[in-house]
Amino acid sequence: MAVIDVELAGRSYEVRVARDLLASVADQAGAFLRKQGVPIVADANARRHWGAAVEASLRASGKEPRWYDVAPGESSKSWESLARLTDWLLAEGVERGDHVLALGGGVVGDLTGFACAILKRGCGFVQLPTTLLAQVDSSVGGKTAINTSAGKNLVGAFHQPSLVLADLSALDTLPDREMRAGYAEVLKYGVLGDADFFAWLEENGARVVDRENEALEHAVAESVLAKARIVAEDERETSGARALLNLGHTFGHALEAETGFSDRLLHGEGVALGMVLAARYSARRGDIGIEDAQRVTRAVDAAGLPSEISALGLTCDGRALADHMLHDKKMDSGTLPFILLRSIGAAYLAKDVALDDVALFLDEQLQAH
Ligand SMILES: NC(=O)c1ccc[n+]([C@@H]2O[C@H](COP(=O)([O-])OP(=O)(O)OC[C@H]3O[C@@H](n4cnc5c(N)ncnc54)[C@H](O)[C@@H]3O)[C@@H](O)[C@H]2O)c1
Ligand SMILES: O=C(O)C(=O)C[C@@H](O)[C@H](O)[C@H](O)COP(=O)(O)O
Ligand SMILES: [Zn+2]
Repeated sequence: MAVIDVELAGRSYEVRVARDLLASVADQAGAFLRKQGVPIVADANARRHWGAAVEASLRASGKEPRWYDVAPGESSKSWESLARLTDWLLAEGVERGDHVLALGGGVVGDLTGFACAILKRGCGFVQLPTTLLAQVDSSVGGKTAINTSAGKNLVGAFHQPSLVLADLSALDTLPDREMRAGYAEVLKYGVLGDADFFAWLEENGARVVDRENEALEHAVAESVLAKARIVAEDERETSGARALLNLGHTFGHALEAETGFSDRLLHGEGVALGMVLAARYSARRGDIGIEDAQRVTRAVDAAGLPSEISALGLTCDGRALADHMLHDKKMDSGTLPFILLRSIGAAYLAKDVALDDVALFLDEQLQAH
């Protein structure tokens, strides 16, 4: 088992990465389960596949699972879902000192984390991530949020979990498309900060997406380690270090908004396209050579992820995409910093990017090929 510490003053926690963690959840998370009833907020698909293992472990240790199902999909990160969930947690009598289990992908993790951030001004939660994306990214670092009609993750809180159990066996049942979407965030760690990891992924990415255990464990542990380091340095995204984790997201979130936060474009697919766009825009500015941008594109293509926005069938222009970016949380006094590349493995925050120029660049990209 790989164990990665997320070191935060007074709120440090472990991320455990191994197979079969859900089947021993009562032992793994026992220290946080102080009552007989255990509230579990579950993605309906994750529960269908893995609920029995969680249930058996809890019952064997004398606990009574109390299940709350969340409908799969991004639309569950909404005010309505949040209201229903908090009402349920209150009806269950969850107290500040209790812990809620979040079983599922980033949607359930972000929604449950936010509900726990505001329930009675804050109760505990344990992340049980069941998608690759949630294991390498969303379950770690304490960003929690819902979407609003204005855009992605616009209402939320920083609220750290007490423990993360990344059970690699859970990925056995994950659809291939979701596996590839999660891989985009893995690739992100290489592109933004670790050229050696990127090169390793160029060689071994197919083994990760194919769920070969050794490669998968290495990729998940390396990703979590990279994220844990950055979160420990800049928990609340104030110094600029954590903003680098947003590589590809300014473009990606705009594409997600334009496609209606739907199955048309998964978050990870938006990030993959966004990374390609960030690399191409960096090349256009002369920050990196075109060969580096092509290398990023090839790595995205090789994983079966989308790399051309012209293939999305969008009917909007570049200006409409740039307008979505006006809601980006990095917006500062009318300026939007962009995460661009100095090289593969060295992202930086560019504060001199004009959105008008980004709109023109996006027009070119929408028409390319
Ligand atoms: N908080 C953060 O730091 C952070 C980081 C990255 C992404 N996110 C957010 O995470 C969300 C995306 O998360 P996601 O990609 O995990 O999507 P998701 O939660 O929608 O899950 C993807 C799909 O997989 C299904 N599923 C989950 N586990 C399964 C399993 N083991 N077997 C079979 N099916 C399973 C779900 O039902 C769903 O259909 C987005 O809302 C994104 O904004 C947050
Ligand atoms: O943890 C972070 O910091 C990230 O930026 C991780 C991203 O992968 C994630 O999608 C995050 O939710 C985006 O953050 P946001 O602040 O742009 O909503
Ligand atoms: Zn993301």
